[in-house]
Parts: sequence; structure tokens; C-alpha cells
Amino acid sequence: MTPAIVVDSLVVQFGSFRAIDGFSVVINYGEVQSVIGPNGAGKSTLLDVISGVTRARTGSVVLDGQVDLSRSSQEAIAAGGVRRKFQKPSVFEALTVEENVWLGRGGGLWRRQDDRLADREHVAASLRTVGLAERAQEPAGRLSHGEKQWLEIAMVLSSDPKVLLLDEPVAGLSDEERERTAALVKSLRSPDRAIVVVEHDMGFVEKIADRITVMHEGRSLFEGPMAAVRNDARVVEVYLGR
Ligand SMILES: Nc1ncnc2c1ncn2[C@@H]1O[C@H](COP(=O)(O)OP(=O)(O)OP(=O)(O)O)[C@@H](O)[C@H]1O
Repeated sequence: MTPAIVVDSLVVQFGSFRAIDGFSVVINYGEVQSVIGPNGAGKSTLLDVISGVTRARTGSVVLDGQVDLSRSSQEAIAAGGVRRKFQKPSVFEALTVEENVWLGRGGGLWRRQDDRLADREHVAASLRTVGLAERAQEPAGRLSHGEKQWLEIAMVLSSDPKVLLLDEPVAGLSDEERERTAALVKSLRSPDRAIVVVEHDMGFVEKIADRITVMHEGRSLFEGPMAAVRNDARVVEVYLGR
């Protein structure tokens, strides 16, 4: 396995409170890495550091053995191929589904007029991947909550990211939509892409994750496959048993 991102001894502090307190993890290409844990464990803060929203106090988050993302700007991180889908869908409702994906590809809607073949193909392929190709010309505001989640995935996919960060991708989705999202995330796995999923839905995580890290109070409590996670007494005590 080739590491995409190596998080080493990460510490994030808000005032005197340590939201992340010496956390380390290796995120590999070709895998879906899930980060689970109770509310307030530090999962979103971890994604914030990887995507440049929040600064680390100490430690490092190194991409491809070269770039320390904890010292890079949000723009540089996104341009370097690390893209994040936030928990709440934030699509542009008045724009069409396809226009939203053009925006996700980067550079704004003017890129559409530029009409470069590679761009067009990426936009179309992203819409097909998430199953929204037939809705491409509809205003995004007409999509259901689940479809908006998929549209956001298409928006980040359209830039062909090497690292995809998904923050609670099935929150608020129906059982059927969760099934579809699981199939979608599995289909996104590729040897030159690493996927990180933060999610509370254990059934979903079990379906998609190659590796699971359990976070608790800013630290890594346990790492392993779901069967081992479910059987670990500490994990049951702080998270699953609740
Ligand atoms: N900007 C901030 N200022 C102060 N405290 C913060 C800030 N951001 C997060 N925190 C605190 O850091 C801790 C970790 O928060 P975080 O959102 O990363 O947890 P989480 O594991 O994602 O939780 P959830 O599952 O509820 O989304 C929480 O106690 C939170 O209140």
C-alpha cells in the first residue's frame, strides 16, 4: 500500500482545550479509511486540518511524503488534489445540476464557455458516476436531500481528486439512499485515490471501509476491521455501547 497522507502526532488546540491530542494515522491510496467515534472526538477537526481550515499546533499531515498540509493554505490543498465534501449539502440551488459540477471542477462557470474537452468529459463522467446524468439540466434546488449529497460528491469528483474527504455522507438519508451511497463510495475506490469517510452509521461504515480508526477525546483509541472494532471492549464502552 502506498500512503497518501501520513498524520503524525497531531495536536489541535482551541484555547486550553485539545480537540486533537497526539493523533496519528496512515491513509493509503486504494483504500477507504473510515474515522468513527463519539460526538466531540475530533473527527471533523481532523478533516479541518487535512483540508487547511484549521491549523495544527504541533505534528504533521504529509501528502505523498512531500507536502505538509498542516502548513498549506486551503486553496493550495484543494489545488493539490485533496477535496472535501462537507456534511451539509451546499449546492447552488438556482444553478443547474451540471453547472454545480462545473463549479466543483474549479475555476468558475467561465470554464464552461471555454469548453475544453477534458473538462467536459470529467463533468459528464462525474454526473454519470453519481447517477445524476439525466437530471443535468434541472435546477439543483429540485433535487432531494439525498440527490444533493450525490451532487456534492460529483462536484468534488469532477476535479479528479487524489484524496477525497467525505464528512457524514449519509446523514439524513433513507435506507435505500444509504445503500446507493455505499455502492457509490465503493465504486470510487481506485489505486490512485484515497478516501476518508467520517460517519456515525456503523452499518454503512462496515459496507465501505477497508480500515477503521476509532477516535476518542482527540486520540486514536483503536484501529482495525469492523469485526475487531465491534469486539473491542474500550470501543464498546466509549462509543458502541451507548
Ligand atoms: N473552533 C472551535 N473552537 C473551540 N472548540 C472547538 C472548535 N471546533 C471544535 N471544537 C471542539 O473540539 C471538539 C472536537 O470537535 P469535532 O467537531 O472535531 O468532533 P467530532 O468528532 O467531529 O464530533 P461530531 O461527531 O459531533 O461531529 C469538540 O469538543 C468541539 O466542541
